[in-house]
Amino acid sequence: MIEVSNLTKVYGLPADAATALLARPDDDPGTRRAAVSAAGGFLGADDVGFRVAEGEIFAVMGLSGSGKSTVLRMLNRLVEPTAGTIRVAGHDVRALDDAGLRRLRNHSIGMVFQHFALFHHRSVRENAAYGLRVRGMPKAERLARADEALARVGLADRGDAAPAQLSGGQRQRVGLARALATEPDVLLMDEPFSALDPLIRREMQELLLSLQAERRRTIVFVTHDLVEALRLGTRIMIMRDGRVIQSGTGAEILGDPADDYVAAFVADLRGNEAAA
Ligand SMILES: Nc1ncnc2c1ncn2[C@@H]1O[C@H](COP(=O)(O)OP(=O)(O)OP(=O)(O)O)[C@@H](O)[C@H]1O
Repeated sequence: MIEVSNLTKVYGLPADAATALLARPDDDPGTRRAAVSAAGGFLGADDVGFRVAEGEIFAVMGLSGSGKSTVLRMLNRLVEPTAGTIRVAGHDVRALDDAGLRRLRNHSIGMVFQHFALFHHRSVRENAAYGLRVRGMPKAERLARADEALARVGLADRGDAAPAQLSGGQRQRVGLARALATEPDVLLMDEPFSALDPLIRREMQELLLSLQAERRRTIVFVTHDLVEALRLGTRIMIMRDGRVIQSGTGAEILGDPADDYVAAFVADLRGNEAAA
């Protein structure tokens, strides 16, 4: 469903200058990073590649600043890639013109963020229907679809409420309902539960897994928390300094960490388990 190769993002430099810096084949990653910085840019993602099969939850994990959001946002070109190829649901994403890109975002790729921008003057139902409205679906139909999506996330009776009347966890449910209502091929989730209290966060993780059990969606899920990545991810990709350090199942990562960086996450996790 998703196929990415050599995906690279240089922030802060004109495209031709960035491309010239990337075209030096003998540079190792450290040299490339330093050369981009010396030129006044920043290498946000460097030569990233991965594949996500239909129905998988692919967790992208790493410390703050490791390039997770950059990679996620290049998948629908909210961040414009500097180099590399991206295929999502059969589309060559980098080749799309503006109209094609709009269609991709409105029909094939849904997104859920950490801080979801709900419209405060509109009801929860209208908020959940927003993606369908953008698509031009008639009002009665989109509100009915929004109600179905709200029921799936446990907010069947809150459609008439205003967002301000909901808790933080319920607001994230509305964000999820909005993404689900459009029935996208791919769901991109950028730390969607990170701002929530631990118990609510756990509830949301369980909700996501139960929605997956009902109907499998293809999800790319960004998190800085290895526990969350292990709980949700069919496979996990670990990033550092814009690069992929390790990809594999949870068992592979726990059993054979690729380097000290990954080993430190695993040791931290084991330490927390021992303390609990
Ligand atoms: N528009 C931008 N211009 C310049 N640098 C940027 C821009 N956006 C991100 N960066 C830098 O690129 C690096 C990767 O950022 P990114 O947001 O992808 O990391 P992340 O792993 O998602 O981190 P976080 O968990 O904090 O969101 C960071 O060092 C960030 O400062």
